[in-house]
Amino acid sequence: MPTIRIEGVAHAYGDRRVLEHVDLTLTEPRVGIVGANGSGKSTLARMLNGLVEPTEGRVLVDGLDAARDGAAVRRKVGFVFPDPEAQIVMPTVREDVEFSLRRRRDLSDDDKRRLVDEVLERYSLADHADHPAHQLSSGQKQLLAIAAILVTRPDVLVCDEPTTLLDLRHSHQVSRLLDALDQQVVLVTHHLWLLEGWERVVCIDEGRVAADGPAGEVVPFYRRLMGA
Ligand SMILES: Nc1ncnc2c1ncn2[C@@H]1O[C@H](COP(=O)(O)OP(=O)(O)OP(=O)(O)O)[C@@H](O)[C@H]1O
Repeated sequence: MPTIRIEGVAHAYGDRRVLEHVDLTLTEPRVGIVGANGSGKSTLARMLNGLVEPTEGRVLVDGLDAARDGAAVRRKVGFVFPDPEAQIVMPTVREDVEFSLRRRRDLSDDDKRRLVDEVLERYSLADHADHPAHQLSSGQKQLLAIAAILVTRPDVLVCDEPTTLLDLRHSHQVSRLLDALDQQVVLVTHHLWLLEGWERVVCIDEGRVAADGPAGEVVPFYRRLMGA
């Protein structure tokens, strides 16, 4: 598994400090991040592939600095947003997945076609390959957004609330997809059932790490913190 080191990280948007003193080494295959609205989870997640740069400290992915070596880190770390509409850029399902491989000069057109066919098949999108991407259901759109990242074979998949817009059936589909991945997964979620049995969950409270341990300890801590 890759090693993600978050060293002395703080972040401020203007004058507003939203993360303080975050030190974490993440080596587990499955890492959950929980916390109240506005606690800083998305900011932390976005730092893992350089979408947000820390104002203090640094984030290293297998030794590469996510702020300084952004392009290299983004090749290693795929990022899934809560709203797949924000991530779908091409007219058809197949074109959207192909678009992710546009810069891969090391792959022939045949290789690319094979990789695209493979993910479309794996995520039940093959029958929709030539359909307009924006006509898919919300669940299928999220699967497409994830497929378009996974076709690049990242070492880490960071997902920021990927089931927020989905019904229970499609949430379970995404949950099964994440469970089946060989890659390291870092998942920000309010859907605590997704984290059942996970070896590492970090609870962020007002920009600081409030609890860190297996889901069996941290999820009950977070429920108590929220008075739930
Ligand atoms: N681009 C931005 N500019 C200014 N403030 C921001 C920006 N992004 C986030 N914030 C603020 O930073 C704080 C932390 O936001 P963040 O999105 O990291 O929290 P979160 O824990 O992911 O919240 P949620 O569960 O609601 O998604 C919030 O108060 C938010 O309003």
